[in-house]
Amino acid sequence: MAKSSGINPELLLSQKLPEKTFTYTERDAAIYALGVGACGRDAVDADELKYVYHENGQQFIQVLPTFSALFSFELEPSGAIDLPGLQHDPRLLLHGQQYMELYKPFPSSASIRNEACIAGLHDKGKAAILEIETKSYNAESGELLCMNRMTAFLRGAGGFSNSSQPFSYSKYQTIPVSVVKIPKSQPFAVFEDYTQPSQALVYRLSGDYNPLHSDPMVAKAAGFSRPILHGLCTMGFAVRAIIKFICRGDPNMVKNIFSRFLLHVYPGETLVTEMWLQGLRVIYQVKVKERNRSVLSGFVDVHRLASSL
Ligand SMILES: CCCCCCCCCCCCC/C=C/C(=O)SCCNC(=O)CCNC(=O)[C@H](O)C(C)(C)COP(=O)(O)OP(=O)(O)OC[C@H]1O[C@@H](n2cnc3c(N)ncnc32)[C@H](O)[C@@H]1OP(=O)(O)O
Repeated sequence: MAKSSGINPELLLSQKLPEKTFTYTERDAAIYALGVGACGRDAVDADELKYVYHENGQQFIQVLPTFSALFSFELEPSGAIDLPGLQHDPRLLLHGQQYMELYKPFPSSASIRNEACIAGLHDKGKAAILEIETKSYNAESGELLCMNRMTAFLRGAGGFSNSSQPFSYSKYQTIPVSVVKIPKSQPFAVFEDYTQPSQALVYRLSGDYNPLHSDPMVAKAAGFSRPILHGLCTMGFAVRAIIKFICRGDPNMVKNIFSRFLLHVYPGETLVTEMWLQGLRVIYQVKVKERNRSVLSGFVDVHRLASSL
């Protein structure tokens, strides 16, 4: 017998997500970089100033690879997921994981065409997990720039399976829903960085306007004492640290990124990113110093290792 949940898997999985074309400018790329803490400790840091300023003009600034995680939000800037067959309480929605493949460096400005689809749906009993995959093309050249797979963790929306076997659908098998094993050895590098109390208010200007990150009442209804930081903002801090320490400042060395959000972060907390090298894979973990808790773990695959490592 069907359990009492608002998810109708057949109806939901039959949905086609609309194609979307949009444009970003150098200003968007720079505001994003500031939102994930670039130059936050040192306004003239040579590794990071290039994301916000170039002496020959803004068209020469570089774009962080994590910028492209925002492309999916062009589908719905409120971060709400309103689809037939997906009845859930939007206040209980959390970002669970993000996986991205980067095929080309991003221009400082571009027109992007997004093709998105529902890539997964899983019944975890107390929660439902929905995966949305977005392929982003340069609208002018037609080149595929990147793929983003976003996992939404819908608390309270599980229990929709019809049989004793929990419902689990995955369109692609390339990345399982899993945690990364953190090595027991000393990390190769550790970087401590500070988020500002206003970090989420700045980050949201990049296009992720979910009020969970700005509205105290919405945050309370979701079970938090105050607005929390966007998971993608924490991820941006972590990958920025990896680019600095492992890629020696070259953002184009990043190939794939996987992040699993383990616990919420409050703006103003200190993020400690630990990095381990395993061949061309960097395993990483982010801890909040004040609470000594792991909030994020994952990996970053790089194209090659910097010769100075
Ligand atoms: C029309 C299309 C629109 C598209 C629009 C795109 C917009 C995209 C919106 C998505 C963003 C939503 C808005 C929110 C944004 C945020 O940034 S929220 C902040 C960042 N996220 C967090 O802070 C979450 C931190 N994590 C946690 O709090 C916890 O890990 C959890 C998610 C609440 C889970 O904890 P818990 O309930 O204790 O789970 P478990 O009992 O450990 O596990 C149960 C099963 O679920 C699997 N699982 C656990 N955690 C995750 C995870 N993070 N991601 C994916 N799956 C997870 C776990 O493996 C268990 O499964 P089984 O092993 O099979 O039992």
